[in-house]
Amino acid sequence: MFIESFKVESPNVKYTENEILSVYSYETTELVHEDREGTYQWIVKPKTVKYEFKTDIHVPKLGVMLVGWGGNNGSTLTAGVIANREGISWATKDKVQQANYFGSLTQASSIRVGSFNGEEIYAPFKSLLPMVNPDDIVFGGWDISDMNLADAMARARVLDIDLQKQLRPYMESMLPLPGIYDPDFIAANQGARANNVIKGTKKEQVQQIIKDIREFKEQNKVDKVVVLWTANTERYSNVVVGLNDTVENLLGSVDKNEAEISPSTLYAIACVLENVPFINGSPQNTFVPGLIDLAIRRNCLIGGDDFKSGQTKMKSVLVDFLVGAGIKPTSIVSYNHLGNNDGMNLSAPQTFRSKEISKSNVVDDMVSSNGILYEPGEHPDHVVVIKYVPYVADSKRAMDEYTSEIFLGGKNTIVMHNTCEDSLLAAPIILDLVLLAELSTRIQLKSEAEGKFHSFHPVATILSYLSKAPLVSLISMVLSLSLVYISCCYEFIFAH
Ligand SMILES: NC(=O)c1ccc[n+]([C@@H]2O[C@H](COP(=O)([O-])OP(=O)(O)OC[C@H]3O[C@@H](n4cnc5c(N)ncnc54)[C@H](O)[C@@H]3O)[C@@H](O)[C@H]2O)c1
Ligand SMILES: O=P([O-])([O-])O[C@@H]1[C@@H](O)[C@H](O)[C@@H](O)[C@H](O)[C@@H]1O
Repeated sequence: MFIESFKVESPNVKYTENEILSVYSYETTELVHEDREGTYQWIVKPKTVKYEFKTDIHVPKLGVMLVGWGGNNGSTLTAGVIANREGISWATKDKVQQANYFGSLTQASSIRVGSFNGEEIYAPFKSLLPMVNPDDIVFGGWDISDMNLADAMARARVLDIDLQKQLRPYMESMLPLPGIYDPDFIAANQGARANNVIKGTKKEQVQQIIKDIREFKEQNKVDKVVVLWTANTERYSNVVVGLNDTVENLLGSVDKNEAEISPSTLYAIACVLENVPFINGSPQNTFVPGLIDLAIRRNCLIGGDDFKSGQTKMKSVLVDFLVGAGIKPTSIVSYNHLGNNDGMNLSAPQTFRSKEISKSNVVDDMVSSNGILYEPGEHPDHVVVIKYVPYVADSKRAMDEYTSEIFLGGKNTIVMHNTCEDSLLAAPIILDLVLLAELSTRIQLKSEAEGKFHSFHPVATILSYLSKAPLVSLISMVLSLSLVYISCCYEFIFAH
């Protein structure tokens, strides 16, 4: 049975006028490597850590500023939220389609909340904690192309025409702010659309972005802003001692107008200086060491990298299953072709390399988790191929072959063809990223060993599930904490 909402009655949960207060005993382990009767042994000891959480229940009016707003993802997400908010339906060749949020974890997934009279009971994921309603989000952002969002939606060729016609009045007045453009970081073929750019030095560009954020917040009367990069994939920035390895060197490099500081890092600097969460939906190394340190110093949420939307989501699920089942993937050939502007940008070697890294490294943790299947340093042959084929537009065609070793020298080969409508898969993920980022900034926690409440670590590992190349902090505990928190709320309801 499915229920729409529930209230928790538990000695570990207290609702006040402003907060949900909860206590959670996190059952974990600690390991020691000690001499036992003359031989060193790994000793695993159970460990219970008691946490207290405080969640501010006041849901803000949220502004979402997208870098690359006029792109396929940005225009599709904006269109989708308007279609849901307005309850738009439209004719397709198959049926009358209603707007929905399929593909969004927060809006379209459910959780088991227990059983009633022997029947399993489920509730919406979004009923776990007070979250922003997507209908209330105000969108804005930047694009190096000045095209309004209605025309950008048409350019993207993602949505049905009858839907586009109904959305056009809502979107044609939406104009992206000029963006920071540096042709050295994206494919040369993007130059043709770069007619909406911020002039000046890198420092002046950062200052303009900060000004844009402040004006957007004021003009739209939003309480909070989250910025998300869904602009083109950039080439990696060189990480150089003295250039971007520390906060001082990074900010000094901006002052000196150093060419190697990328547009995405400039947007991120502006956001962190303005204490606005910044999420990177692309694979480039926006978060150079100096930027990460700046975010930590200012306790400003940063997260990413590279939305995990279709082919790679399937890859991570399948390889995790195979390795978990004791089957040894030995060859992964991951090919796709697509015909959207992202694909055109990725046709350049330097931007493709950024994507190749994120699409390849997604299985590294799974492989290193099983020392029975893999020797230290051993990993599957892994090839990533992306080809630009304009005709298929946003309808990416992914073809994967997974070859694995099985019992007694046997081999197993799985071949998959996966038509990934890139933007229709990515847009709900973008929504989840901004909603979860906003939610996590309303959560304070402290362990029994800590004297005062604090926020999650600025490097938002809670967003890892939605990213190909999760940005994690050295304090890997954050990830377990984030997962703990979700299970904690879940736990209050059912295990106490
Ligand atoms: N399934 C997916 O679509 C998916 C999954 C993972 C990652 N991504 C990444 O998301 C990003 C966007 O994908 P898309 O399909 O919307 O691409 P797109 O090319 O349609 O949109 C990118 C937009 O960013 C703009 N832009 C480029 N550089 C900019 C800058 N410096 N400042 C402001 N605007 C800038 C472009 O003009 C364009 O409108 C790409 O980096 C892609 O690799 C997409
Ligand atoms: O579907 P997925 O692998 O998660 O991610 C996609 C890639 O397969 C595709 O090649 C690329 O163009 C998109 O930007 C996106 O990264």
